[in-house]
Amino acid sequence: MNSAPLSGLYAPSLSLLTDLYQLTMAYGYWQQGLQDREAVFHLYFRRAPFQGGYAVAAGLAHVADFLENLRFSDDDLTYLASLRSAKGAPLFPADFLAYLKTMEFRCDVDAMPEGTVAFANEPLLRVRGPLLQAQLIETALLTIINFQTLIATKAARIREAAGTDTVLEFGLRRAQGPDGGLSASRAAYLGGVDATSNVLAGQRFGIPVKGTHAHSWVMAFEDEETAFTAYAQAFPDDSVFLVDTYDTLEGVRHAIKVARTMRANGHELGGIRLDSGDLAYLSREARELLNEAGFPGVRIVASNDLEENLITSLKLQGAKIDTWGIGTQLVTAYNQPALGGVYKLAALRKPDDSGWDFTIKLSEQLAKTSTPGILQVRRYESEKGQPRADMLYNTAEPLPAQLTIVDPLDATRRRAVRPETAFRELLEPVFRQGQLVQPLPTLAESRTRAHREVLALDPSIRRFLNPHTYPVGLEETLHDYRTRLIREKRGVQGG
Ligand SMILES: Nc1ncnc2c1ncn2[C@@H]1O[C@H](COP(=O)(O)OP(=O)(O)OP(=O)(O)O)[C@@H](O)[C@H]1O
Ligand SMILES: O=P(O)(O)OC[C@H]1O[C@H](OP(=O)(O)OP(=O)(O)O)[C@H](O)[C@@H]1O
Ligand SMILES: O=C(O)c1cccnc1
Repeated sequence: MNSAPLSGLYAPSLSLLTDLYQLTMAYGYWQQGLQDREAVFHLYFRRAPFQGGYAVAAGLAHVADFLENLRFSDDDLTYLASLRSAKGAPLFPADFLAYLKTMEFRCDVDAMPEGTVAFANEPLLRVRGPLLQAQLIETALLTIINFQTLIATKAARIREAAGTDTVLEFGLRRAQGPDGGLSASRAAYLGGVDATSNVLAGQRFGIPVKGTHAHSWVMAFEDEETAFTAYAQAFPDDSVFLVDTYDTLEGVRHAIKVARTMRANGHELGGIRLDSGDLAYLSREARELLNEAGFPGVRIVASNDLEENLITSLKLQGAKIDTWGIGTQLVTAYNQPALGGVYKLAALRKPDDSGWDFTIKLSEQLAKTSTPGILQVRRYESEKGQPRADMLYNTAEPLPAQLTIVDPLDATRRRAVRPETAFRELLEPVFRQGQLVQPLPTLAESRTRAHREVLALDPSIRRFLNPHTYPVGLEETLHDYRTRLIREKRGVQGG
């Protein structure tokens, strides 16, 4: 039991992919007869990762997969039946487990399609349905969306730095285990890399697979030239030689020598790879050697702990690098290893079914106080499709004719919306009554969306250093309601 097959990842019976407290709360709700009280939760993050100005939403396809397969198998229930309370009694009584056995997922889910650009405090996803179920799925939703959104965002930043150069993801060996590697490869592709070295990700998700060869290949032959010749024999039209095993520029000369033989036999060397040393200097020198030898088409691949800031710096230094191989920094999101996405209750149907109670989580910090309602995110865009401002509003209440967006952190900052401004509603129906409404976009389509949406952002929001804060606010009546609720909950009479 300690080595579940990898093929089970994202496949049936991940229903126990949760924290124990979700199940203990589920039992408690059931015992109190609250299991079917209609509830609304929102999933959002409070700060964009990497001190950046935006995030790229990712992971919804795996969330959908998880929810479609959410049912407790006999094995799951046997395990739950084996859990014991402090006094040794069963933690979960048999009649509750019998309830779980027949339970079918019935929630509505609305979400930003994968590849949508998202900002702090905007619901990426909204769940509406029976309290027990909407609560139970919290942990799985967060673990899937937090990680994939984080990695897709990192990839978008690397894409930004690389411009139109090719970017390859090489991270599997340094990833947070097999699933970390697999979902990172998917999210990195969604966020903008061109291919992965991860063959399982290629098979599972249809991502193009690419690669060069390791130092060990060179070390396995008596000399570098022999090693390159042997590789070219195996892959006459798909060779990229790693040239830095002994002396990088000597390595380039050996590559050129073998490339000449290849050309004489009707083949062209694809590229060389630099993996150490001063990549700006070495790439310029290598480019010159290759060009002088008549190989301007041989590409220069660079790897070695690269990330967006290094790529930017290398470009400023005049590096002649065509392809960036990125591993550790991308798949582990090295400089920010977690996205702090949260899942908060925002509405509960009144016990007599006469309407909604909107709920709020208070915090010492206003920024951490949640927003009540059944929220939608409306993105206002310029005529050219450039995002201008986002407005959160409560779909359970009528919208006033004149809309005003209020900054929740500084209510003096508000802007009136001109009625003719074009907008999109970002949360789209994904599940209704537990059923997928329509097939989700393919990974390739989500990747295209991510590319389009990131490029549509103003460069001031995309920049790495002190990016401009994109305006996200609350519709005025929602803001006023939230303020009243905060006062009420603090025991201060509003006025
Ligand atoms: N011109 C450059 N400007 C800034 N950083 C660079 C430049 N060239 C390389 N780097 C980066 O510097 C870091 C250290 O590279 P370097 O090759 O000197 O050390 P290393 O990785 O320990 O080398 P080796 O692989 O030979 O052990 C890497 O992240 C590399 O990408
Ligand atoms: O630096 P990263 O961004 O994580 O990219 C992946 C790294 O993995 C490989 O090194 P490794 O030493 O594992 O094997 P090698 O012999 O193929 O270089 C490769 O050469 C890269 O340097
Ligand atoms: O194909 C490559 O060059 C490669 C693959 C994985 C890790 N580093 C490099």
